[in-house]
Amino acid sequence: MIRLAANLSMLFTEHDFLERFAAAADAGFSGVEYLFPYAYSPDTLRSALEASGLQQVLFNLPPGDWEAGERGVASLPGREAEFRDSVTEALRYAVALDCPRVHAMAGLIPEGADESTRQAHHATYVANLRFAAREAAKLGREVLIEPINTRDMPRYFLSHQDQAMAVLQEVGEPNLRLQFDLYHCQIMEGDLVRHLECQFEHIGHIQIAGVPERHEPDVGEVHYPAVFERLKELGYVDWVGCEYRPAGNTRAGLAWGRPFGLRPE
Ligand SMILES: O=C(O)C(=O)[C@H](O)CO
Ligand SMILES: [Mg+2]
Repeated sequence: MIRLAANLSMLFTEHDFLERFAAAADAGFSGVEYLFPYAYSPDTLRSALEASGLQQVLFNLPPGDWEAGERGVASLPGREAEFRDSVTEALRYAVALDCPRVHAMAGLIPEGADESTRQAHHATYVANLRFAAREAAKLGREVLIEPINTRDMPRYFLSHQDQAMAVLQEVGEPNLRLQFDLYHCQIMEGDLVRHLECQFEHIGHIQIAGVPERHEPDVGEVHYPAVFERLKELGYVDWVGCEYRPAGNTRAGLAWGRPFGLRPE
């Protein structure tokens, strides 16, 4: 059975953040994900989860200076100490919120980066992810990496599925897994079902959105019922994060999720 998690950084923005948990539960979601928990204490977030009966399924490591345009530090040479601290902080929240997985954003490569710069980013990325996975394993958690499309996030270091597969293999830690965002994969490569099939054993989390506008899954070029059917055949039992910007009111746009227990208004 597909289990749907509401991305509270994008959905239910009609409500203040802490009220989004109840709105998501009332709409039929059973889990939540969001970008970052760090603006709130673990106790505050745990109270919101307990009051709504929702499970925390994913969030991101501290990303560097997000407001300044940074998108993670995992591949950034010279920021290793900051990355290690971000792992410690993220795992502190993951344990407190009983969250099984955290996403380590790779970061951006400089404009006009040459091959030696890319190689330095790759080496830093592999070493940092190996550290993060080993720290997470001590606490029974997983670390995820996600290829992100370079139209939305120019110069993001991890952008294609084969690059992610090569990193997972090189790091070689079983709890370092793939965050498969179908929206990004459709934009960069397409061939979604075959990528799901080929990479299935490495997938720790899936995210969905309509393409190209990133609205509801039933708005755009991807026929998600076929994707969901293939996931069912493959025996996917982890979470599907609904990481999209509603075209209108969040609750009104949930009709696509009726087969999975969502309750549109
Ligand atoms: O951008 C995405 O799709 C993600 O899932 C990142 O975690 C947040 O930018
Ligand atoms: Mg995503």
